[in-house]
Amino acid sequence: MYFWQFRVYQRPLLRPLQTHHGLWQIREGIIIRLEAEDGRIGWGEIAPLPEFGSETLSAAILFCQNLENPLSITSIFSIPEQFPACQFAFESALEDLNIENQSRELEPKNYSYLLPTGAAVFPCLDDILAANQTNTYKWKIAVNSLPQELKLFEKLIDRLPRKIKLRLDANGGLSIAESKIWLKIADECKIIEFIEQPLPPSQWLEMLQLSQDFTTGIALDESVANLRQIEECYQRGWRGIFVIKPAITGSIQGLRNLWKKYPLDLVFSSVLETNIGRKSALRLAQEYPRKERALGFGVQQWFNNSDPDWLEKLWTTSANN
Ligand SMILES: O=C(O)CCC(=O)C1=CC=C[C@@H](O)[C@@H]1C(=O)O
Ligand SMILES: [Mg+2]
Repeated sequence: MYFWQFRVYQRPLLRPLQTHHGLWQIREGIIIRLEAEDGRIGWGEIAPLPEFGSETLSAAILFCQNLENPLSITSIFSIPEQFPACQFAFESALEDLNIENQSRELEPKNYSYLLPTGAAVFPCLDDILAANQTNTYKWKIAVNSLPQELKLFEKLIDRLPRKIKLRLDANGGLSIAESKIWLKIADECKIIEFIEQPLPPSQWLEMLQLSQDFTTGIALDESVANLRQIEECYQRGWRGIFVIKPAITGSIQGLRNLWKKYPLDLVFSSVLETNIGRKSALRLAQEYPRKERALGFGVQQWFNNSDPDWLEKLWTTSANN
């Protein structure tokens, strides 16, 4: 049995993230602390992303307030799939408890760098490229108008070295006609690794058709936000890329079982979680046998690290909930 505690947190993003979903300025979530009878401690993070279909923060808080304490292993693995961020957090805290030595941080070259959206990329691009930490970058599209973004894109690829791979993420904000324009350009310019979620999840069949009409890869993200959706898309014929955000996908064991059951082409991606959730998600990503895709966990920091004691302060200052 495991006694556990939780604390709700809010952390401002170092650089607000502008996407088709809107402007994201503050990451909020819940840190959980599991304690075994022999005193071992395991940490986990509930990092909801409701616009991708996970539970909301308030639903996760209510879930935690009603969850038994102490917890049994059975109750951890019985967390309903309607709470995927909670499933991830409690299973990763249990694994964290049993980890002998923490997995080593990967080299920066293994990560994809999330570039600032739109024209905001240009003032800092030279510094980002000079740091030369990775050759995979991601840039958000479907935020400005298509003509504006095509102009910015031309300017961007003129400034990028030829060897790099660029991922374009539309967050489901393009029309079919706009998707075809981007895919045609991508097929011609050859530096686009994939276009992520060009259409909304409701237009899954149209994305399947696009994946057959163009050579540039299409990656589903919002369409495959949890285990059930991943399996359903594969069974309905999707053989393209699956962007996996472990922190909201649900059971860690369930995800392992899925990639052993189907030959999935996975790209692991962050939900801008704190280092607690990041550590568990990256530990899982390092178990995944295929290594050809850079990890969407950003070489850059999502948070201002000038407050390294944020967790300790959270635990001592906020009320025990
Ligand atoms: O996947 C990455 O390279 C970084 C993470 C990332 O792009 C995202 C994180 C969280 C919400 C989304 O707007 C966005 C995504 O759509 O993938
Ligand atoms: Mg995405």
